[in-house]
Amino acid sequence: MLGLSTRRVLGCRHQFLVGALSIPRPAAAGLSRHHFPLFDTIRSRKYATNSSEAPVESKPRQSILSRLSPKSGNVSSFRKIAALAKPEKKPLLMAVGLLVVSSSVFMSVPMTVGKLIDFFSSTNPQFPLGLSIWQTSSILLVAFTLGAAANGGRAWLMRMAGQRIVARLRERTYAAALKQEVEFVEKGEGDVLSRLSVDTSIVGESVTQNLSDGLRAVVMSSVGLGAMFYLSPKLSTIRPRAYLLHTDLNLAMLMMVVVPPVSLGAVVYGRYLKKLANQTQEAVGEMTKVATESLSALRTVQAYNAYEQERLKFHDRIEHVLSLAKREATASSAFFAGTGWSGNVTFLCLLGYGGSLVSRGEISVGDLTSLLLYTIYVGNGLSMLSTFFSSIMRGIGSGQRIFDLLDRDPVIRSDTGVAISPDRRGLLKFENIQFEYPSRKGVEVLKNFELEVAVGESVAIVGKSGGGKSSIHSLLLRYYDPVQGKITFDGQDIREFSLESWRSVIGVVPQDPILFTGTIASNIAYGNTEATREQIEQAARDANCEFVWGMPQGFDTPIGRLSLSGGQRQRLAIARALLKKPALLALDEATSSLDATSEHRVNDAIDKILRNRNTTCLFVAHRLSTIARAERIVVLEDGRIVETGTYYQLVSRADSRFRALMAAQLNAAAGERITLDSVMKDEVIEEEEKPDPESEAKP
Ligand SMILES: Nc1ncnc2c1ncn2[C@@H]1O[C@H](COP(=O)(O)OP(=O)(O)OP(=O)(O)O)[C@@H](O)[C@H]1O
Repeated sequence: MLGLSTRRVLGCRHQFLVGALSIPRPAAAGLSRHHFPLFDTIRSRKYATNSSEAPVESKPRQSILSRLSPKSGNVSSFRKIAALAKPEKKPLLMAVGLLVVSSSVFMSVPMTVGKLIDFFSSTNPQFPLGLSIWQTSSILLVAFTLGAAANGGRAWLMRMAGQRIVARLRERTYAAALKQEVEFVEKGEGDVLSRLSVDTSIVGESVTQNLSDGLRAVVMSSVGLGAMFYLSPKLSTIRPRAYLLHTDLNLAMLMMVVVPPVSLGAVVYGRYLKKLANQTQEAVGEMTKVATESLSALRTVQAYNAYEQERLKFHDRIEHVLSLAKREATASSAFFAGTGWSGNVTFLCLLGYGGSLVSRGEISVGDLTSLLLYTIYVGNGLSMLSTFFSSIMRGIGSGQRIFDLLDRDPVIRSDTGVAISPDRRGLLKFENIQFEYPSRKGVEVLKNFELEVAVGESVAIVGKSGGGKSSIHSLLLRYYDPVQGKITFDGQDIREFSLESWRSVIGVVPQDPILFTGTIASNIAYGNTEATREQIEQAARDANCEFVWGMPQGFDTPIGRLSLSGGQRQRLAIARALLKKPALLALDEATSSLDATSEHRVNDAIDKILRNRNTTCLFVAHRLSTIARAERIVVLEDGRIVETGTYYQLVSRADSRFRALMAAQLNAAAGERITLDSVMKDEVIEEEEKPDPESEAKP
C-alpha cells in the first residue's frame, strides 16, 4: 500500500508537467481522452472548475471528524449515491476488469520505452527471449490494440451505466417533485428543474466517470510506484547500497517539502469547492426560475414591452452565478498553479539528479527515462486522485440536494388513507374551517367557515375578489389542509381518504383551464387514459364543445397550451371534468369576460351539469347569469359566510349583501348607477331566450 503523502507528492510532479508542457485538450485535437490518460487530469480539472454546472445547499462547516461520522450528511449521501450504482453492478465490474487490462498495457509503456532506448543505443542490440524486431513490434502492436479496445470498452460501459443511473435518478426525482404539495413546487420551480437536470448529471458522473477515473488513478499510482521500486534495485548494481539509500533519501526529502502544503491545499480546496458548488447550484436554480417565469408568460412580457426589464432580472441572476464561478476559478487556479509549480520544481530536481547519474555512467539512459516516465504516471495518477476527491465532494453536494427531495415527505401525503369508491355519494360538509396559507402565516383567509352541500345540490359561492372563494376549492382538492376544522364527505373526514382516490371523485374546472400539448381528445381524456373515443365525444357533447366537430381533424386536432379561445378552453375543461363522472364538481368561473356566444354555451353546459342530480356542484361564480342557475347562493365576506339563500330569496331582500355586491359589480362594470332588478331580470331572461348559435354544428 502506498503512503498517502508519497502519492500526494508525486501528484504534484504531474501537476507541473501538465502546466509546463501546456498540453492541448484531447477533444480539441479530435482525440478521445481515454487514449491519453495524461489528458484526463486536465479535463477533469477543467470539469471540476466548471461552476456553472455545479450543485446546491449551503451546509454549515463541519469538522473532518463529523464529516467522517456515519451520521454525517456526507457519509449517508455517499452511501445513497453508491447504492444507486447497485443495479449497474455487472457492467461496472466488467468495466473494472477492462480497466485492469488497459492499465496493464498502459503501465508497461515506460518500461518498454526504456528498453527500446537502451536497445537502440547499445552496440549489440538484443531483444528479450531472442525475439526479432518484427516479432517484438507485432507483440507490442497486439498489446496496444488490446489495451485500446479494453479502454474503449471500459469507457462505453461506464458512460452507459452513468446514463442509466442519471435516467433512473431523474425519473425518481421527477416523481418525487410531482408528489409534493403544490406550494413547495410552485415556490421553487426553478430549483426542482435544476435538481432534475444538473444535479442528477453530476451524481451520475460521480458514480461512474469519476469513480472510473478514481480507480484508474489508483492503478496508475500504485503500479507506477511499484515499477519505480522495481527499477530502483537495479541501480544498486551500479552503485553501492549506501548510494541507493542516498538517492532515495533525496527523493523522500523532496517529497516531504511538497507533500504537507499540497495535501492541506487539496483538502481545503475540495471543501471550498463543494461549498461554492452548492451556492452556484442554488444561484443556477434562481436563474432558471426567472427564465421559466418570463418565458411562460411571454405574451404578457411582449404586450408590456418588458423585454428589458426581464433581461435585466435575468442579468442579475447571471451576474450572481458568474461571481461564484469567478471565486471558484480563482480558487482552482491558485490550487493548480501552486501544485503545478511545486510539481515542476520537484520533477526538475529529479531530472537534474538522475541526469548527473547518467553522465557519470551510474545508470542507463533507458532506466532513467523509464523512471521519469513512471514518475509522471504516478504524479498524473495522484493528481487525478485529488481531482477525484473534489469531484466526489461535488457529487455528494448534488446528491444531498436530490436526496433531500427524494426523501422529503410531502406535507399532504399521498400514500396514506383508504380508497373512496367512485360511486359513493353523500353530504359535503365544511366544519368550522380556519385557514391561512403556509407562506402567509397569520393572515386568515377563512374563519369559522361552515357549509353543507347536499347530494346533487348546486351551490354558488359569491363574494368580493380575494375573499377566499378559490381557497375553498383548494381545500376541497386538498392542495392544502385547513389549520383548524375539517371537511367531511358522507360523514367521513376527507383526510381519511387516499389523496388519489379522493381527487378522482372531483371534477375541476379552474378559472383559467390549462391545456397540454397534444390533441383535443387527449386533453379531454387528461388523467383518464382508459376513456374510449365514444366517452370522450359524449363528454364533449355534454360540455357544448361543438366547435371540435367543425375542426378539420376533429378530436385529433393538435393543440398547444393557448391555441383556443377562453370560452373553448373552458368548455374543454368542463368536458374533461364530466368525463370523470364526478361525485363533486368544483367549478371556478372565468373572471375574464367571455363573449355573449361563448358565455351562453358555457352556461348551457353548466346547466346540464346542475340538472344532473348525481353530481354535487360547488362553484365560484361572478356573473349573474351563472349565479342565478345555482340552487343556493352563499355570500362570502372576510372568510365567513354572511348570507345564504336561493337567488330569488336573496334578490328580493332589499338589504341583502348579495344585492349590494351585485350592484357594486354592475356599477363598476357599467360605470354608472343602474338598477339591479332590471339587469338581473334582463340577464336571466336573455339567457333563456338566446338562440343556440352553434347548435347547427352540433352532431
Ligand atoms: N398560494 C397563495 N399563497 C398565499 N396567499 C394566497 C395564495 N392564494 C391566494 N392567496 C390569498 O388568499 C386570499 C384569498 O384568495 P382567493 O384566491 O381564495 O380569493 P377569491 O375570492 O377566489 O378571489 P377572486 O374572486 O379574485 O378569484 C387572497 O388575499 C389571496 O391574496
